[in-house]
Amino acid sequence: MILSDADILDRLAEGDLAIEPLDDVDQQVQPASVDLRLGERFLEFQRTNIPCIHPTDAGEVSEYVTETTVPEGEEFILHPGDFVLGTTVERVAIPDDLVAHVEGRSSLGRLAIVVHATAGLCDPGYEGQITLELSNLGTAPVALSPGMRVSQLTFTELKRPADRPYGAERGSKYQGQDGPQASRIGDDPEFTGRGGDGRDPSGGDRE
Ligand SMILES: Nc1ccn([C@H]2C[C@H](O)[C@@H](COP(=O)(O)OP(=O)(O)OP(=O)(O)O)O2)c(=O)n1
Repeated sequence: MILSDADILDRLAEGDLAIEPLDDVDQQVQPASVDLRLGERFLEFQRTNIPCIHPTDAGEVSEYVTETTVPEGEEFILHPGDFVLGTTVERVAIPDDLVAHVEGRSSLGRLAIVVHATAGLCDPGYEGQITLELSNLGTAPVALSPGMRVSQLTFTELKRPADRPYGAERGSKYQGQDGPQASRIGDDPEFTGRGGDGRDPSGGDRE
């Protein structure tokens, strides 16, 4: 079941679902979603001197992305074909019995701006800002303004709460993220040889 505006407000009042700051409830809470605003920080991908991104080499991240801050009142121009990581202003906390979906807004979709390339799910238990995968699929540059409503979140109730929600206990790598975060795929257990809970399967990190 997808939560309606009344359900969302109830869950916010109960306190287990959090979206902060929610500065303009009337404007941001939509009939079955909550609009989220574009933050000031962006991660841009380098085009020069990068022969290839090795996603599994976590050490390389700072070599292929640079962070730019665009204060409210200024604009970030997203050119056709560009791909940058942005962030929501709001931090969210998703309770164990909900899953949230990151969606675009129709008004920006009509300008060919998309807010995620493939990752549209916020897990039960997730807490933090949301990293937006911003692209311009159109043919004209589009000016994005930090503070503008850029994305919307919908909430779906799970049949049963997650047994192992997203979070430190399962070694979730984006838990608590602040601002746009580059891929940490190199931290995946398949590449580090550590278990899904972040522990060394040999027991070498136990006290
Ligand atoms: N556009 C998005 C989508 C998700 N997330 C956050 C909320 C999710 O709960 C978390 C992890 O998302 P995924 O499970 O899709 O990502 P991974 O599988 O790569 O991460 P992990 O291995 O930590 O589960 O990232 C985000 O910030 N921005």
